[in-house]
Amino acid sequence: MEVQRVQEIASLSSLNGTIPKEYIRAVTEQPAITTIHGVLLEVPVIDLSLPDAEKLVASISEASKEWGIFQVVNHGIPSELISRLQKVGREFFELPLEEKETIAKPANMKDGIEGYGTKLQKEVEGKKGWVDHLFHRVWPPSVINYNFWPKNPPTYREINEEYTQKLIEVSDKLFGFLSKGLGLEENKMKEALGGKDLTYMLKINYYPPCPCPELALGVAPHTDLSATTILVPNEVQGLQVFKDNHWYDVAYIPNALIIHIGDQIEILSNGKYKAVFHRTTVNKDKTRMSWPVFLEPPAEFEVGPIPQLINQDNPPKYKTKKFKDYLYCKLNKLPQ
Ligand SMILES: O=C(O)CCC(=O)C(=O)O
Ligand SMILES: [Fe+2]
Repeated sequence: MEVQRVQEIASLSSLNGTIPKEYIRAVTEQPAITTIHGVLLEVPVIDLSLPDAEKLVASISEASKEWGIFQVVNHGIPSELISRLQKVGREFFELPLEEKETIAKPANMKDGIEGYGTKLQKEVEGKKGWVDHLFHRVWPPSVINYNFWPKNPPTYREINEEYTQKLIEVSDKLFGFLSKGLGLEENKMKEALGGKDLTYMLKINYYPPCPCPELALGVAPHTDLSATTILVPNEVQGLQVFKDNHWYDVAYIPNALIIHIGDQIEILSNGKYKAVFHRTTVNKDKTRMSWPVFLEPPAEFEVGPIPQLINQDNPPKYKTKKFKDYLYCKLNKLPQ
């Protein structure tokens, strides 16, 4: 069965200010009702160029315990590189549908999740998200399948490879700080996630304009399955975080990287660091896009609370099991 792309649905003149009913969320989820309007949530902003490493460790671990999300500035990725990354991503989504479909993700999830696609997880109560995406691994070289990378625009590959290298530098720094924040050696956390085999998976989210943004959602509420996610959005507001029982818009800071703590870091820190519960809203007139990179352990790698963090007073709160088993439960909405 052909999947209909949201980008296509959004362009139908027959919509006439409405959206198909499978995009209308339950009342308890509708942004109009569940968002605290007019308040921008100021999640912690961390200046990575500060020379005081101890301070960075303290502020990053504090943010990861309290919020599970923070933004980093002066991270070393040039803003012009971020602009080029965004330009080639946008150009891919602006190609004719038939061309995008040449790298569509396989119809059956067991054949992989890379490629151009529309639905990722089993949808709750048959509701759909107002978003299309492209998914492909960017690191390490042994797991890259260039068949799922756009051939057009022709500079897509080179720019994404350049961005990935810079992102690895930033992520290695962050892992060091996060590790020290738990009282562990600098390299401990990355090792507990697969070390040099840690996988970097890029997703580009494409949220077309939506005639009824107050009734729909882009990505439904979730925590990321990844260890951590490093994301740049475009300038259109849309990311929301759940705090004190309500949803808040996260303030957009140009060229900042948004860091999400995901499930795997929550697990290996035995719950000290919290995976952030988040979702996205869509816009009536503008296309929102975002570029999360999910940092994940290899499929066969076992993840569990780091042994040094476990003692009589701190029994393990999570199972130790293969990442692919965590993945299976998450995708099928089964208990971990
Ligand atoms: O678009 C965003 O800002 C967040 C997207 C997201 O949460 C996801 O793709 O997992
Ligand atoms: Fe997410």
